[in-house]
Amino acid sequence: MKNIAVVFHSAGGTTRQLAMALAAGVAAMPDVTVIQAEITGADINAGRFCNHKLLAQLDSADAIVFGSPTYMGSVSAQFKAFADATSERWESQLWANKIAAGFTIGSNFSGDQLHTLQYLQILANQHGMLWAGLNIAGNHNSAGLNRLGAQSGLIAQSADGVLHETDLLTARYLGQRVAQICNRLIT
Ligand SMILES: Cc1cc2nc3c(=O)[nH]c(=O)nc-3n(C[C@H](O)[C@H](O)[C@H](O)COP(=O)(O)O)c2cc1C
Repeated sequence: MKNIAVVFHSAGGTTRQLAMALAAGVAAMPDVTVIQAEITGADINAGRFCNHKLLAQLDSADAIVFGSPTYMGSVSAQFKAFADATSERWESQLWANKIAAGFTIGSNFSGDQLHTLQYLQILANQHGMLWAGLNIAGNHNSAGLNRLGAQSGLIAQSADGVLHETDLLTARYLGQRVAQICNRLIT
């Protein structure tokens, strides 16, 4: 059984909805379990992420999917505090060879969400993880998945807090894909 973790921050709930859809996609696949690990303000003390239990949960995951809203063209401060706290794992490359993927949402169609995804990918690469993007050509899928066309991961958009159905379906698909890759690559 492979363990897949979805770690995310969400202030307004839209990133959380994506995380839940992604986790449902994982759960629909065989031979995997999924945990959702939400980063909250209570995890941060004097600017430092202190939820060591959450970090320990991620240590035992075969794959970690990172999710953050796009705030001012990058991850939220709360997600960055979490990322900084993973540096203790970086030193020993404790997360090396885990599968990684990422997702983000912004209120604009081109609100620099790609930079957030690229940051998440760099975080994964710093840990020696193996990044899985989307294998759906933007706007060439009959179901309309990957409507915004990013292939580094999932970019979603909502101006009013209501998720676009195809963004939720793409999140679900990304969860399924991570599960498939885990089952194929991890023995
Ligand atoms: C401080 C702040 C900065 C933001 N910066 C961006 C941005 O750079 N690009 C963008 O498209 N949306 C931006 N937004 C909009 C959020 O990304 C959007 O509302 C998102 O759905 C919030 O996710 P959440 O509901 O999980 O908190 C920003 C919102 C806030 C509060």
